Amino acid sequence: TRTSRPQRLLQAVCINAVRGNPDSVIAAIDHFCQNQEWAMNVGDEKGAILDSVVMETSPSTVLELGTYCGYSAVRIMRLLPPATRFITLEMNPDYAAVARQVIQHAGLQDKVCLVEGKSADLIPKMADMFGIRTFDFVFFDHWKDCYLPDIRLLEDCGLLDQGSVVLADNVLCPGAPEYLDYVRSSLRFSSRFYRSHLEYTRVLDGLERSEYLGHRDAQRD
Ligand SMILES: CNc1ncnc2c1ncn2[C@@H]1O[C@H](/C=C/CNC(=O)c2cc(-c3ccc(F)cc3)cc(O)c2O)[C@@H](O)[C@H]1O
Ligand SMILES: [Mg+2]
Repeated sequence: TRTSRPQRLLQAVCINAVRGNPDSVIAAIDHFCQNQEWAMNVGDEKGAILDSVVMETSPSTVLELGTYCGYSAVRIMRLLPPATRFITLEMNPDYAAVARQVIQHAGLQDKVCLVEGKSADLIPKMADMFGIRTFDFVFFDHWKDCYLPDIRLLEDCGLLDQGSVVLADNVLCPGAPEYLDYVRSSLRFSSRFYRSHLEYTRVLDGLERSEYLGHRDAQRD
C-alpha cells in the first residue's frame, strides 16, 4: 500500500477532527482504530486512567517515551496549562512527522516538544538540552524491553525526584515482566496496577503507576 497506517490515521484526523479541538482529535483516532484499522495508541479505556493519573499528579514537567502518532501527547497536554514543560521522544522520523501533524491539528504544537531520537541517547541530555532537573510525570509507551533500562537510566541521571510518577502502558499485553518485578520489589518505588484492557479490544492489559520515594538502597527481600 502506498501510505502507512500512521499516515492513514493522520488522514482520518484531518477529515474527521475539528482543528484546534484536542477532544475531537482523540475521538477521530479512537473511531479510526475501532472501525478502520487497529493501531497501538493507548486508547480511550486506558486513556481515561492516564487522564486521571495526570490530573491527580498535576505535573509541571512531563516526559513521554514513544510518541508514535501523538495520541497520548494530545491526551496529556489537553489537560495541562501552557506553562507545563512536555517533552516526548520518538526514534522513528516517519512516525514523528505524523505525530507533529496530529499535535498541530489539535492546536497543541506550542505546548509539545517532540524530540527525534532514542531514549537512551536523549535522557542523559535532558538537563543540558532543556534545563530540566527532574520530571514530575513520565509516561512509558515505547518498546517494552526498554522500560527497565530506561527507568534505571532516569534514576541514574537524577531525573526522578521524591513524588515523581512513572506510568507504564502495556504491562500485561505485550507485557513488561522484568520492569514489573523491578518497580514492585524496589524500595525506591511504590507501585500500583490499574487493570484495564488492550486498546480497542477485550484483551486484558493495564497500566503500572510507580511513585519514586527518593534515593534509598537495598531491595525488598
Ligand atoms: C528504545 N527507545 C526509544 N526511544 C524513542 N522512541 C522509541 C523507542 N522505542 C520505541 N520507540 C517508538 O515508540 C513506538 C513504539 C511503541 C511500542 N509499543 C508497542 O509495541 C505496543 C504494542 C501493543 C500490542 C499489543 C498486542 C498486540 F497483539 C500487538 C501490539 C500495544 C501497545 O499499546 C503498544 O504500546 C514507536 O513509535 C517507536 O518508534
Ligand atoms: Mg502502548
